[in-house]
Amino acid sequence: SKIPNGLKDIHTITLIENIKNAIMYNSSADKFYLSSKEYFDNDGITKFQIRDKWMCLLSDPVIAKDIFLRTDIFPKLLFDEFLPDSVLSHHFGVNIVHSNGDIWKRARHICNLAFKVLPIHLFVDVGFKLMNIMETIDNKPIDVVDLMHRFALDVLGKTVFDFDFNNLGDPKNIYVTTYNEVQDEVNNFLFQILPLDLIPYFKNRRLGKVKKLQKLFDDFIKNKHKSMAARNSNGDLLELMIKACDDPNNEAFNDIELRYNLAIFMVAGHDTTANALATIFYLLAVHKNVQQKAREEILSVLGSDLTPSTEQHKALKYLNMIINENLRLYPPAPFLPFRKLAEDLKYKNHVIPAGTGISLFIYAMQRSPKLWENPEEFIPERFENEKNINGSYTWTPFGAGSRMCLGNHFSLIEQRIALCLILRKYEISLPSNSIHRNQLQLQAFGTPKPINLIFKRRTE
Ligand code: HEM
Repeated sequence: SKIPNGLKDIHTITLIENIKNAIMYNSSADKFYLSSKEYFDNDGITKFQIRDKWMCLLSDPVIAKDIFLRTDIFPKLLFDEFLPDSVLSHHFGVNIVHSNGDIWKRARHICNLAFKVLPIHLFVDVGFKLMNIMETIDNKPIDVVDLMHRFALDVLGKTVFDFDFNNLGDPKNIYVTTYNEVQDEVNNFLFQILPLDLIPYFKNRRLGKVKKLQKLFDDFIKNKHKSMAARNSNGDLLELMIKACDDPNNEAFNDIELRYNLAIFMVAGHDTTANALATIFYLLAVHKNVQQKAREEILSVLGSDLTPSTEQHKALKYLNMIINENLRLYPPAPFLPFRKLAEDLKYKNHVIPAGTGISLFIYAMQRSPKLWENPEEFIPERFENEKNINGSYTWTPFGAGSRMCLGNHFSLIEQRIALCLILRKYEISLPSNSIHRNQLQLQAFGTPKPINLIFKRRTE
């Protein structure tokens, strides 16, 4: 459709480019950034069209701050409005990530309760299970992307739903295969930019997969109702969500809303952490000196303890710098969920009209040569300076403000536990024929292509 005047001078990523990115690179953040790097680096803004709607993608920390703090001007763009009757709207509906106003407040309030005290012993249990599996692999290259997804999904299931997906023990189980099939559809950007779902064959096939997963989630919720009626209380998130439904003073979450929230927690709560761990192991394999220094810190802080206590989490200073630097280079959520501009917005010499879709390209901002010295290099030491974390909205892997990621501590604790367990026991290296030997390759959005690494048992 016609370009509004205020958007005219903003670089356009054409439909053809978007289709090419989707088909050739699955819209992965690295290729997407490279294809328009000069515009992200210099102007901090690009635009493209999805169907007939204009979307702006920003990489400027000044506007980032406003997006995070002015939720009145930047409310979330809802799937029902943006892509009605799509796989996305059927699968995710309205949930804690994709909602505004009172609906969001209520969801956040309920979920906050569940995340206040984290069941660390469960993280550790699953961590030991991971170590048992690694014992059996010994010295053969193993894909850490797959392994970390299995680990993170089991952690999420146990802690958030009190359910054992057993993806570490049985990677081909029905939950995981059904979930992955839907995730492949969700990640297919081609179906967002083109109205391919109008073709009944595609639509039925894609929605069929979503329905199959929804049935599993519905059974999940039904079983939870049953076990709660039998007074087997565990205090997990799903239980808290259901209890809130029974409270006459609170507006109810019905079973459909519960299911939408389960769907978003599955992605938000495990794909992100799994990708973060996979890219960290890659970076440590490539930067052996950093790996050795991290290991020395772990051994000195933890002594003979295998996993960190609450105080020890903070004392792992160098490890935390590595974690932060990894989240800068490979933000697991490279694109912030879209907002819909509530009023006209002036940005530099542009006027973005109300109604435009707005997202922050976190990946581009965190690699901008204007904001970071040697942005492409892995330098954990840059996070010795705390200012890089909370000062100027240049580093926002978890977002910021009232909509900031609810699971950031959850994820950081999970990452530290896995790193402590593995670094103590194994020396990690990248095989010389790796496809990643010059540069880590992403596969879709923030997910890396399989990364085979060698874990060699250390002799202490
Ligand atoms: C490295 C791991 C993670 C990263 C990088 C990450 C990143 C993000 C980002 C960028 C947002 C969007 C903020 C916005 O739209 O303004 C978000 C929101 C959210 N994340 Fe995470 N996340 C991670 C792990 C987790 C985990 C482990 C959970 C749950 C177990 C979780 C639950 C959520 C929820 C519920 C929201 C929505 C918050 C709201 O709108 O109130 N995330 N996360």
